[in-house]
Amino acid sequence: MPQSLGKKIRLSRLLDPKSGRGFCIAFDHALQLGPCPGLETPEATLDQMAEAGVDAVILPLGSARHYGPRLAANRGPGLILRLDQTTMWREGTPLAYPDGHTRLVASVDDAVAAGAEAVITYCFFAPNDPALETAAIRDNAAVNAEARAAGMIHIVETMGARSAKAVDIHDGEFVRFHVRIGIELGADVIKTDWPGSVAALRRIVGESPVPVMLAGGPGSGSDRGTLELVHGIIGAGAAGILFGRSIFQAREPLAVMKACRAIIHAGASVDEAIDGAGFARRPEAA
Ligand SMILES: O=C[C@H](O)COP(=O)(O)O
Repeated sequence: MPQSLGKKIRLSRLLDPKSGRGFCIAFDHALQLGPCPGLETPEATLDQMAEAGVDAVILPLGSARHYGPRLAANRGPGLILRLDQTTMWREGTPLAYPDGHTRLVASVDDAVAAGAEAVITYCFFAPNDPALETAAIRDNAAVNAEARAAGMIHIVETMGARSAKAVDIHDGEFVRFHVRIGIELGADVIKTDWPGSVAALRRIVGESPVPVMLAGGPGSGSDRGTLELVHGIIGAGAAGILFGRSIFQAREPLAVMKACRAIIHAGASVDEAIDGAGFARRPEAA
């Protein structure tokens, strides 16, 4: 099925059409975690993203309404609207539902009205209750149909449900399994977990007809560790990253953003990226 013009144009704003690479930041955590660290001054952080040349940012509807005008004022980054909410991530929050729940809280129409380049939805696999997986797949299929009609890019975030069955969410074969299902659900772009090794990621990317981007997780606490991970992801042939906490909770978020951009879009080594990013304190390995 040929890609619609709307999808083509929107995708070109997320991923450089020449290299196929993109540098995006997840900044939707308040919808899942409440007022988590790093979200205290969203407009200033969005300004830093624009300064660093971040291609697109994931925002929930509320943040898009309140802080989205910064994206217009700065002519970037592009907007990826988060359509679903989950209480699955419970670290440090008062929410205590069983894992794997998601529910749609915004629509493709909202994304069109907001001038978004893309919508993103979670698709969690292997929760304790199979009904949750069924609902997630149904919601993803419905969003995908709306996105097709609207020429909107649909990023499917396929992931293993956290703290559920005894599944290693970074197991390469497990990630490969749910990425393929995401592709078959019609994803234009996949966002997924690190599959444990560069070799496992290379295989997944090699098999995928759509760009594969990686989530960051809570981070190792080391900015150099974050940059080494980004370098490994790009080296494996992935389209880029959609990292959140390991960037906006970094000691020097702006410098980390600039260094990520250099690795993703300029082919820099980790040391070259650090040298050019203006760190006040040079990040060392953890
Ligand atoms: O959309 C939210 C992300 O999946 C979480 O991002 P992160 O794990 O890199 O903080």
